[in-house]
Amino acid sequence: METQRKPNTALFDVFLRLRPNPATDRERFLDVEHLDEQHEAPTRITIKPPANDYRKRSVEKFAFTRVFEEHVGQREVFERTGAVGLIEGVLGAEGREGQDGLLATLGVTGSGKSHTILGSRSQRGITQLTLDALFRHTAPCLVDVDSSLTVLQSLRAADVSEAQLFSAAAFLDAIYTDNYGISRAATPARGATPARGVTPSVETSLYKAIGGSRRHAPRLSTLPTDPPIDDIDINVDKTAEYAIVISMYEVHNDRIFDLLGPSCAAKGLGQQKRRALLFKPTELSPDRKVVAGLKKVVCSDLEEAQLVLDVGLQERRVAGTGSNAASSRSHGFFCIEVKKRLHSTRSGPWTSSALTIVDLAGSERARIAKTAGATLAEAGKINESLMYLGQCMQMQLDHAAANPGSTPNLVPFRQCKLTELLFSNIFTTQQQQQRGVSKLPQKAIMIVAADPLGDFNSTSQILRYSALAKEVTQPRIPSLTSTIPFSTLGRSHSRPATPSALADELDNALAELARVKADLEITQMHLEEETLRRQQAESSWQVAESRLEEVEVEIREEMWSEMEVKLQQEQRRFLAARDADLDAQDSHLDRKLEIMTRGISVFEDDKENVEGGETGDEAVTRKQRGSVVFVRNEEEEMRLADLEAENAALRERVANLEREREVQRSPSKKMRVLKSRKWEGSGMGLDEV
Ligand SMILES: Nc1ncnc2c1ncn2[C@@H]1O[C@H](COP(=O)(O)OP(=O)(O)OP(=O)(O)O)[C@@H](O)[C@H]1O
Repeated sequence: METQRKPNTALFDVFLRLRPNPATDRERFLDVEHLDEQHEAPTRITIKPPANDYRKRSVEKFAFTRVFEEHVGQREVFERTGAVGLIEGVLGAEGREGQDGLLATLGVTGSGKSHTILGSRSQRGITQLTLDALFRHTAPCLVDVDSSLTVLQSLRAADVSEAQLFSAAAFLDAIYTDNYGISRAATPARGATPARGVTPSVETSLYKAIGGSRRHAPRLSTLPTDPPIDDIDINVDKTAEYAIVISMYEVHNDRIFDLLGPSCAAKGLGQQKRRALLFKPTELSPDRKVVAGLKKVVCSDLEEAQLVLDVGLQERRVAGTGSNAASSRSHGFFCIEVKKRLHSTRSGPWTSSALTIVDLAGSERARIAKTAGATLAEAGKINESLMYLGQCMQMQLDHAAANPGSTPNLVPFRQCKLTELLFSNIFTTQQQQQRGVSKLPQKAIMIVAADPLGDFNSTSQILRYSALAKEVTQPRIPSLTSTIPFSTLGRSHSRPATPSALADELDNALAELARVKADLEITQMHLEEETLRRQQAESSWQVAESRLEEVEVEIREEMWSEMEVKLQQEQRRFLAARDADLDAQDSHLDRKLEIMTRGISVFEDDKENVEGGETGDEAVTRKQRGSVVFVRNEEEEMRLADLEAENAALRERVANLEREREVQRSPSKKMRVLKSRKWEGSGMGLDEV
């Protein structure tokens, strides 16, 4: 059994609303679990595949914040989903700014989304109930834009979305009186006289000038008032004054179109001529994306707001399909902006927070919806954007389960306009909020609509990605053969081979394929996230490694220079010792030589003098006059020979030492050099003796 619990730290509270279906010929596949008879609010449902399901799919259980069964009415849904809290959050507590809010419906086509959000001819939807609650409780604090142009201008100046702001009186006048002669005063819904004493002609002309007038359909004469909500209390900041501004747009084929702007239909232009708007940061809103260039209408009461809403809804794409006579072909966004400023500082700045109510188009299967041409292409885009929405919701829920309280990095909300509009500001604001730049939006409300007698495949697919928790009683491993229509395998089987049975099989196979594709894309997202983490880890590893190398080089260099210093010191010590040794030897030698030179007188030319005429006696006499008398006898001859030998040995040694100390010259060396020269050629005559 696979169980996946998702905690309540998700961005959404997810409610399931079941629509009543009077059909008696269909099998019910969805049951609500009533665990306890006294338990007022069921939260779990079980879906069982149809009895003829050849794939033998398992029974699945899903948990939601709350399940609203078929009998639950509009008011209970409004109250129990927490819409009241959302409104109070947008209004802001006393002395504080409001917080943005989002309420959206999701489901397959015909499951009751539009009914929940916009109601019917007799029943109001969440949008009308919200407007009622807002105007009912803020009435004493609302600014009067009809009597003061200054207020309207200050609201225009405070708007960051490059919007064109009009008063509702001017807007409605331009819409309904142009060419058709239906005056505001004559409209039963508005009473016999204009609501305000101020003629909005300038503003009306302004709206007409931008091509705003457009309506063929007469304005609503009666508006539903059920269910009443006058007993519901809403906290309002009594110290503030408010302005309520309405804007509407739709996302059609992944492009954004203003629903309160000029109507192409009225001008005889094709829908494709409509100018798409951009979702972007503006000069006054550089940190936040906004739908730029919308027409916005400042409403003074509920009636005006409902008429404006009706104008927008008439412009919204709706088409009859096999599943729904009035099927929404676009995702509708209804924005109720609450502008607030301190009552005492009337010229002070306006703060703004928005409650966005979204009626998503339903996912549909072409065969059931019997769509073709442009409607089929629209369905393709709708299904694609819902698949991306499913991915985002699933990833966000998974992330919230794994990392409570943190912002997911990789929710793929930029894949289409719908998810970008729904998520980009939530995630941007979360990141800005972590930096203290911005305030967090409120927890959003998602109402999943389902028809328990509707299409099992598409409903189960939506439940799978929107539920807060799911439980599968048996793991279901779709086999290849189970996803391929039997007919293509050429098997003989007991199934009737009627075209409708084959088409059913084909549909099932396609639904399974779509599910597997969605699973695959989610896995790819996870893979990308993991790859990114791995790359980050690898790059930090590389940084650490190169730092390590640098440190190693630094340490090596430091040790090397220390070693060099020590080596030089050792060298110097060694050389000094050697010099001292040599000096000692030199001085010993010098002393020896000195003694020897002092003790010996050399007669160099006795023979020559005798031969030159001096007699031997004269020579002896001359030598006797010298300090030393050199008498050559045998003993002396021997001693002289010894000395000569010793002298030769000493000279050789001196020459060796001289060579060794060639580089380092010291006084003693100089002396040795001089001496060796002296010995070799100074005329001391030892060589010749
Ligand atoms: N809770 C309900 N009570 C009574 N009728 C309902 C309820 N929910 C839906 N319906 C009816 O079911 C039909 C289809 O509902 P709706 O148009 O709201 O579906 P949807 O989900 O908006 O479809 P699509 O996505 O095609 O626009 C409508 O006729 C609507 O009045």
